[in-house]
Amino acid sequence: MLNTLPAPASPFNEESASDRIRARLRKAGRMFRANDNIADLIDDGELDELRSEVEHRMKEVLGALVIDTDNDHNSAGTARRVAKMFIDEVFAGRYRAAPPVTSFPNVSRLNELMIVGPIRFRSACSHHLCPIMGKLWIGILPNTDANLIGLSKYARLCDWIMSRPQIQEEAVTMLADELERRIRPDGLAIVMEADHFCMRWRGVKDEQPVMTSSIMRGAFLKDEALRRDFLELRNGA
Ligand SMILES: Nc1nc2c(ncn2[C@@H]2O[C@H](COP(=O)(O)OP(=O)(O)OP(=O)(O)O)[C@@H](O)[C@H]2O)c(=O)[nH]1
Repeated sequence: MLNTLPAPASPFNEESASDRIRARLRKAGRMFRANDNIADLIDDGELDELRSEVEHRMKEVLGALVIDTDNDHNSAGTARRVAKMFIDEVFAGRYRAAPPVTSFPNVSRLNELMIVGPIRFRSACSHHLCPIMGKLWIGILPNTDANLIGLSKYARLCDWIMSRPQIQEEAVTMLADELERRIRPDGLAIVMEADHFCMRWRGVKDEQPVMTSSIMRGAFLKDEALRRDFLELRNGA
């Protein structure tokens, strides 16, 4: 006799929130890769629905891992916790709009190198969803006619971009694009160093390697002395 298992009871037999959001994204011709922000196509109340949907699916994953979430006091609330962690914390940069960024005119027409850092960040790799922990430095050669942004906003924008499943090469480019769009500097440099837990906790299980990526744009590409100043001052930061 065939051992047919009943389909798990699902509260999502109707169109789910993720179905609706996906349909909207496709209609708008938008990508929804792991590191894309989709906040503008999520309607009011849908984040609550998404949280419940992820909880339900996560409970199924735990079931597939043969963990008895009904009788294990430690994992009984895990599906709900993981859903909240993904949507409201570690991947919040996908579901939340960009933080408000105050800008003000460059009244003193500053056009000397400024460096912000180290800014600590937390992310996760798109491949295994393992943590990535790192720090970065941003070098800016401001444009005398463009606006400046508040110092704390560099860290806030960085957190917004890093709180998504990422690969480091794309994360550093995304951050550079976002900063260029907002402050239109004459030059922008970023150095990012990160520790990838997919190489520590699992896989090769090597404690040592740190991945370093850098981006140099505008004046930092053309002016070797400026580039050197940034790299030297960063070491002292
Ligand atoms: N280029 C790049 N690679 C990354 C990053 N984060 C993780 N990786 C690597 O991406 C690879 C994941 O793809 P696969 O090689 O298919 O995965 P795997 O077979 O589980 O690999 P192992 O980690 O070697 O066990 C691993 O080599 C990771 O170390 C990143 O930010 N950039």
